[in-house]
Amino acid sequence: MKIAVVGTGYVGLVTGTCLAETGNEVICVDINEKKVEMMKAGKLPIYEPGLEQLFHRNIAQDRLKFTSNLAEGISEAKIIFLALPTPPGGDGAADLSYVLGAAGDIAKIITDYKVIVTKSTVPVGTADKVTAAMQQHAAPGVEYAVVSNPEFLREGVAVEDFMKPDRVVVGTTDERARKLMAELYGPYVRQGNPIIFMDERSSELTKYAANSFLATKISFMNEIANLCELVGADVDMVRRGIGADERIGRRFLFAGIGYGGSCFPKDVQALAKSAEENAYDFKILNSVMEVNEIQKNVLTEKVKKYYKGDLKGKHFALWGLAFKPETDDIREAPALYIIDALLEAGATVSAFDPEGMNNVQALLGDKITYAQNQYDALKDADALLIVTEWSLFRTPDFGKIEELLKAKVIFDGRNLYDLDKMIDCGFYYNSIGRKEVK
Ligand SMILES: NC(=O)c1ccc[n+]([C@@H]2O[C@H](COP(=O)([O-])OP(=O)(O)OC[C@H]3O[C@@H](n4cnc5c(N)ncnc54)[C@H](O)[C@@H]3O)[C@@H](O)[C@H]2O)c1
Ligand SMILES: O=c1ccn([C@@H]2O[C@H](COP(=O)(O)OP(=O)(O)O[C@H]3O[C@H](CO)[C@@H](O)[C@H](O)[C@H]3O)[C@@H](O)[C@H]2O)c(=O)[nH]1
Repeated sequence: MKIAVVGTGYVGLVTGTCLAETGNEVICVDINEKKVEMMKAGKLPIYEPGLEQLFHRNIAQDRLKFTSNLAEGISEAKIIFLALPTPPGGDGAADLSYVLGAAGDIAKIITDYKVIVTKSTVPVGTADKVTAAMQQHAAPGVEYAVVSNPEFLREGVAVEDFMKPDRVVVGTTDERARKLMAELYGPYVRQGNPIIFMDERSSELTKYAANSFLATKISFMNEIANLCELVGADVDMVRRGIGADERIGRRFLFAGIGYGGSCFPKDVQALAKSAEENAYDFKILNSVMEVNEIQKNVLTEKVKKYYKGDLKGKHFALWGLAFKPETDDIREAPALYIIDALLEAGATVSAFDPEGMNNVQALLGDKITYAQNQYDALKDADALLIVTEWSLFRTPDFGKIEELLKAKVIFDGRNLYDLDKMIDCGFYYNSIGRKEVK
C-alpha cells in the first residue's frame, strides 16, 4: 500500500520505517528541510535501538523516501498518517495547531479518497475538528475519512512495540477506512494480539487513559517509597510483594525521581484539562501530577539535607541525562531539573550519558561539563548522583569510584545497587524508598 507519514519525528520515523518493513511504499514528509536532507543522506536523526538497520534496508529497497514537499509526499498515498507534535499550550491543553494546520493543507491538495489517520496523541473530539478543518479546504466532492489510531510505542523499544504491538487501536466509523486499516495492520497483529476497532472518541480517550493510568502507577509507587523511608520499609521489597499478584502485575512499579519524557507529563496534564473543560474534577489525576512535581526534587532534597543546606562550591558527578535508558531524548528529563537545582544552589556539575550528551550540550552549553565516560565524570566530585538507569551504570567498579570521588557518597535516584553491597563497600548510599546506608 502507498503510505504518507506527515511529521517525521520519533513516532513518524518509527511508523514510516516499520510500515515500509512489511512491503508498503512509504514517503515521510517533514517541514524541517535539514532533517529531510539528513535522512535522504541515510542518517537517522534519533537514537533508537534496532531502527537503523530497518531504516537502511528500506531505503535501499526503495520503499522508504523522504521529502519536505507535502504535495509530492501525499499525492499517491492511500493512507496519510499525521505524526505531528501536540505540545501543551499555555493552559496545559494539547496544542492542535500542527495537526489542524496540516489537515487543512492536505485537504487543499487531495483529489481522490484518502484515509487521514491521526497518530499524534490528541484530545477527545479532535477527529471532528480534523474533519471540520478538511471540509473547509477540500474541493467539492472529494472524499476522505478521518481515523484515530493512537500510538503506544515506548522510546528505547519502539521498533519492537510497533512490529509486535500488544494491540492496535483504530477509531473509525467509516467502513472503507476500517477495511484499509485492517489490511495495513494485518501483518503486525498476526501474533494474536488484536486490532481493536471502536469509535473515534473512545480511541482518542484510550490513549490518554493508558498513559495516565501508567503515570498513576508510578506516582502511587513514589508515594509508597516516601512512606517506606518514614517507616523503615524497603520499596523494592514492597514492589516485589505486590507485583506477584497478577491483578497488579510486575511492570511499571519502579519508584524513582518522577516520570518524565515527551509523553506522560504532557498527556496527564492534557487529560486533566479535558476533564476540566467538561466540568469534571478528575481528582486522581491532579494528585498524580502533584506527587510527580514533588518527586522530581526528591534527590536534590536528599543532597541538600546531607550537606546541611549548603551546596556552594560543591561539585557533583551525574550519571545519566536522558529521561530513560536506550534513548537520547531529554524532553522533561529529571536530570534537567536536578541540574537546575544544583546550579542554583551554587554547585557545579560534571555529567555523563551514553547517548544524551549532545542534546543536553545544545540546551545547556557550558553550564555543566561533559565527561568522556562515567569514571571521568567522577574526578574531584564530592558525590555521585545516579539519574538514569543505563545498564552501563549497574555494575560499576566501586574501587574506581572510591578512588576518583573526593568522598564515598552516592545518591541513587534509580535504586541500582544492593544495600548490603554498599554497606560492604563502605559508601554513604542514599536511594529511593530504602534505608539510608551510612
Ligand atoms: N515520542 C513518543 O514516544 C510518542 C509515542 C506515542 C505517541 N506520541 C505522540 O506522537 C506525536 C508526535 O510525537 P514525536 O515525539 O514524534 O514528536 P517530534 O517532535 O519528535 O516530531 C514531530 C515532527 O513533526 C515535524 N513537523 C512539524 N510541523 C510539521 C508540518 N506542518 N508538516 C510536516 N512536518 C512537521 C517536526 O519537524 C518534527 O520532525 C505527539 O502527539 C506525541 O504525543 C509520541
Ligand atoms: O516503573 C516505572 C516506569 C517508568 N518510569 C518513568 O516513566 C517515564 C516514562 O517511561 P516509559 O513509559 O518507559 O517511556 P515513554 O517512551 O515515554 O513511553 C510512554 O509514553 C509513550 C508516548 O505516549 C507511550 O506510547 C508509551 O506506551 C508509554 O509507556 C520515564 O521517566 C520513566 O523513568 C518510572 O519512574 N517507573
